[in-house]
Amino acid sequence: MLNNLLFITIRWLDIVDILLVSIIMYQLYKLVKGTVAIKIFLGILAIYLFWKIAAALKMELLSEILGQFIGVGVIALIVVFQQEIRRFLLLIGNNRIFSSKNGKLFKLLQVNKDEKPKLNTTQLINASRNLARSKTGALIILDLHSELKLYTVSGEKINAKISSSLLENIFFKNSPLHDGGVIIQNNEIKAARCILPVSENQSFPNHFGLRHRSAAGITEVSQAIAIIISEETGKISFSKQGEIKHNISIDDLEKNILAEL
Ligand SMILES: Nc1ncnc2c1ncn2[C@@H]1O[C@H](COP(=O)(O)OP(=O)(O)OP(=O)(O)O)[C@@H](O)[C@H]1O
Repeated sequence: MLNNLLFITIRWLDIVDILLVSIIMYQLYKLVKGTVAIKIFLGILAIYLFWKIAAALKMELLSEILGQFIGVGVIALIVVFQQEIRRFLLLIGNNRIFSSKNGKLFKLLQVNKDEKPKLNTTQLINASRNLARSKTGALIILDLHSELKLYTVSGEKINAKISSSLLENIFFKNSPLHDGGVIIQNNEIKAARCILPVSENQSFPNHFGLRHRSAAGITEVSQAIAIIISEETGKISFSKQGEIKHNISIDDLEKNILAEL
């Protein structure tokens, strides 16, 4: 056995292999960090490493049993990590060369991108300022990559140009549309009262309720960004990639939004 270990030759491709696996593992870890999935992830990782060690040491029976377990485990893995796999694939698809913001690939392939109407940030910022001042709870999702159709249909179709007064009206406490989130796409309020996925991130402070958690939930599973106005405190928060910047100024909100456009 010792002989076997001594005669292992390492090619430069092996080093690239190890490096790539480390990068993928780190990205996966970043995705599941702070969620319940991290415990399952570490458990599976431990079993996998144990299996590989058993196989390298030629412990036939143990590596056979663990191998069977890992084989079935792949299906269980896809089910358990459905959301994380989605986010991981989005992360890859969001690579600079593919991103429509950068547009290199589109130029290379001579694909004509449709000109989308520019987001009217002035109306959006005015609405956020007024909603915060009047402590009107609000959840606004900016679907910058047109990927939230599934969630848009869960609400009431609006299809109207963005305007500060319309947004304020929607979130007005007695309005029948004030519950849930508003989804904005291509400078249009697509729908209101949308039901969004709730984040399971356990690292959020306890005072974050469902409004904040569903903002984080939708930005976890998509490239959308979200604005949250707290009904309780009037504080403004911004969410991107499942993270929440809490209690930011209106100027910071504007900067954060502009950075995404
Ligand atoms: N799954 C969901 N998708 C979209 N909106 C939701 C969802 N669940 C709850 N909400 C919205 O969140 C509101 C409840 O907010 P809650 O008080 O629990 O959150 P919060 O984060 O503490 O916000 P606030 O500071 O405004 O109280 C509901 O009235 C509804 O409008």
